[in-house]
Amino acid sequence: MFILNSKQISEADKATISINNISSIDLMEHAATQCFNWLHSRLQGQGIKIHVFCGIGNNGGDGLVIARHLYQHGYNVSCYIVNFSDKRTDEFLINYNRLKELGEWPPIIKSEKDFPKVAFEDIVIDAIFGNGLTREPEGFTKKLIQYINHTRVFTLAIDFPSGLFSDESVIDTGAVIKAGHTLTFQTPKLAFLLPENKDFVNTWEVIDIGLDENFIKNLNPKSHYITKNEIIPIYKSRNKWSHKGTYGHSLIIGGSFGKIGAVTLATRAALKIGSGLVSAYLPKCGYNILQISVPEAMVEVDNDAALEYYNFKTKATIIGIGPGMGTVEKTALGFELFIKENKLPLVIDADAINLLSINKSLLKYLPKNTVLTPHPKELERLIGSWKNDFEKLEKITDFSKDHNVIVVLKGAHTIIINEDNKYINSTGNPALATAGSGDVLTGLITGLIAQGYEPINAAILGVYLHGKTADLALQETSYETFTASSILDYLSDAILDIFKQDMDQEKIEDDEEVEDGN
Ligand SMILES: NC(=O)C1=CN([C@@H]2O[C@H](COP(=O)(O)OP(=O)(O)OC[C@H]3O[C@@H](n4cnc5c(N)ncnc54)[C@H](OP(=O)(O)O)[C@@H]3O)[C@@H](O)[C@H]2O)[C@@H](O)CC1
Ligand SMILES: [K+]
Repeated sequence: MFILNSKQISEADKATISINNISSIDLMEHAATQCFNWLHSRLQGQGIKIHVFCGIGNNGGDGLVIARHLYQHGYNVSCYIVNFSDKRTDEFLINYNRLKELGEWPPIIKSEKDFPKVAFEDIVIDAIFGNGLTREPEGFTKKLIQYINHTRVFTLAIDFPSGLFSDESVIDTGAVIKAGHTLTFQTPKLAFLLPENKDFVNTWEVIDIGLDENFIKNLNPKSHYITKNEIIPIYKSRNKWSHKGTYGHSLIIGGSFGKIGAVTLATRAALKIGSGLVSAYLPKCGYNILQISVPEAMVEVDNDAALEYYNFKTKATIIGIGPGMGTVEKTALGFELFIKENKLPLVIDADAINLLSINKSLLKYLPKNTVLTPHPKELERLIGSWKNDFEKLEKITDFSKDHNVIVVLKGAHTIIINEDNKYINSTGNPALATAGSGDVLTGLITGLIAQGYEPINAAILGVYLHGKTADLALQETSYETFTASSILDYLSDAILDIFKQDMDQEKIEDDEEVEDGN
């Protein structure tokens, strides 16, 4: 799914109106009616108090449509106009009149004294600002946002939590609605997926309002939200005549005394994702552990307790390096020589990233499309600190371009950056915040590259499957008891799930309701 920025959304909006011969007012009616249906199907006519706060632009227009449907369905609704400007749009005015024709005259909010009483148990619909936000809310509008937030009432944001920009950081964090849920139009917004906005964006879902898909595709958006639809075309099915050599040979390098588990997990993951052969290269102290834990793998050993010589004989297709290897001096010196001589594709994780951060002159030796999988702290050591999440993304993009590498930034929504392209993962949950989870990811990506996946596709698919295991597991296990080994236990289910068709019954029902006008 594409992620559009604010300018692209406006362009797609205009293009849809002219190409598809649909009027702007009908587009609004269709979009906002879907929001009403969403609420109606959940409330089923309950008498709960609903406050609809409408701005004077088209986001406010959506709010007026929702308010009208709520009135017509007998809900206990109050609608207000947040009059932060006199530049009312045509669509706003038409829907304002349609509401008045029903005999409902929304009061105008011009200052703090006009704020209505809102109780914790009510519902607020936030239609104050949407995609047209050009600056941070100020004055009484900001006060109103703070007032709504202060009540801790459930707030349903239309398109955006008001005050949130789609593609730049919020500076005044006191001027943004803290939405309980957001119904956003056509595409997810990048801002929703960044940790800095966690207080404003809770759950969200995309409402398809029928913007012209061909036009959107031709905009060539660089940001992608990775769901099953994006994974299906990446997945490579197996050929009947294939053999283990067809699926490559992964070599996992890592481990040190006390951290043999990390390299063991990565080795198991490379095997489990389907690498034809898997070898591990680790300090001698880990030999028995690895052979017993992963009997399918071959093992070569280095010095006693830490890597030093990197003198393996394995002829691998791909090397995954870093898990548990430590950063002691002899490991670092050997790593330097290894990187300078290596010609094989690489996946670099954990301490191997830290060693690159200590000695950045090694970056120029990395083969093109090397995959680096840092968590935020490792990333900071590598590229320096950032002021906000958007700057962080820019810095990773520059780093990716400068060194021809793919960066997998691990987080609640793991982001894969390949030059200007960003792929943001949709799967996963806090069950994955557990020791060894990153080591497994390294093994998965390595094992996929071994099988012939392009490194970027291996990163996208590996991250998606890794997250999916935790999503599937939560149907029968708790967050707490899910461990890195559980990722591998559920890997099979995650792969099989790619081919399961999701019947999005709710969406079908919603669409039917729109058509019926119920
Ligand atoms: N995309 C689509 O296809 C569809 C879109 N639809 C809906 O349209 C929404 C976009 O509508 P929109 O462009 O009218 O913008 P919106 O956010 O309502 O407000 C803009 C107004 O706010 C003003 N303003 C801005 N910042 C301000 C500030 N800090 N403080 C004070 N004023 C400020 C700004 O003034 P200006 O910056 O020009 O001075 C302008 O007057 C979109 O989110 C969706 O809900 C749907 O109907 C279906 C189809
Ligand atoms: K809004």
